[in-house]
Amino acid sequence: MLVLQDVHIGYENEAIARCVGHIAFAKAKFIAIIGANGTGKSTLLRCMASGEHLLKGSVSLNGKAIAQIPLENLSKDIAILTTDRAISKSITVMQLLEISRAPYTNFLGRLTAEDELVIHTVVADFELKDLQYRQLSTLSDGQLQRALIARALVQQTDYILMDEPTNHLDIHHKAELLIKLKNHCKVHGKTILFSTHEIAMATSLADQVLYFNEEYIRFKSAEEFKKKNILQQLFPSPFLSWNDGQYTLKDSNL
Ligand SMILES: Nc1ncnc2c1ncn2[C@@H]1O[C@H](COP(=O)(O)OP(=O)(O)OP(=O)(O)O)[C@@H](O)[C@H]1O
Repeated sequence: MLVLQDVHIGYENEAIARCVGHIAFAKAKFIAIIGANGTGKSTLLRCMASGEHLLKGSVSLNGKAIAQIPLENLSKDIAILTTDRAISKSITVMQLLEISRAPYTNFLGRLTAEDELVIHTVVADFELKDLQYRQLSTLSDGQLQRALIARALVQQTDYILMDEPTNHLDIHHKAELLIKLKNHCKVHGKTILFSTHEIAMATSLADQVLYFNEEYIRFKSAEEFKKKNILQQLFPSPFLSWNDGQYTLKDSNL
């Protein structure tokens, strides 16, 4: 189980957000991370993936501090999709996915039948067949995003952390992606924690919500989160009113 315990995250000893007590992420859950710009969502995801930016408290996996787990073991437990796209674009989608099986292949990087099956299942599930032999440099922003998401999934980790996975996707692909990711959690027993500004879609699909409120990181079931209308507290705005995870625009400001 991945657990945050009295975590303070931040930079140069200055905390930007903290949690009180412990927050445990169970298996097979689809968990949205919600908060206003600059509240610490990306920082927390990086902290959960490596222990980076942890000022106090602990992030542990099955009782062991993340920072003490050797990288080659950790990469079989936790995968991360960041918003950083600084990767070599001269490889194909298939090569990207093959490299991402590195935690399981031998030092020659030779793929087994199982590695190939995992890759082909993700390619089929995430409709990458037509793109699999394209160079990353030739993909649109949205197509590249789908390839990077597939890269995180072929790592077959129990926990998959995704920083704004719906970035660059059109509305159809955003909905399709979130539904498929939720399905991936259910079918394969994985837990995905994803940050997003696609609040309506996220709160209607997520099982649980981790949210940032006035420098505190809190955790609730999606049902309770919506029932308590917490979005109104997170995004107080003269332009919006919130109800049951959905907003309406207040056009009286026009
Ligand atoms: N390398 C850094 N050094 C110092 N401060 C940083 C650094 N990276 C981010 N920050 C600050 O930490 C805070 C949290 O940033 P973070 O990127 O985690 O927010 P976020 O919730 O993901 O925001 P957004 O929704 O805008 O993507 C911000 O105030 C940001 O300016």
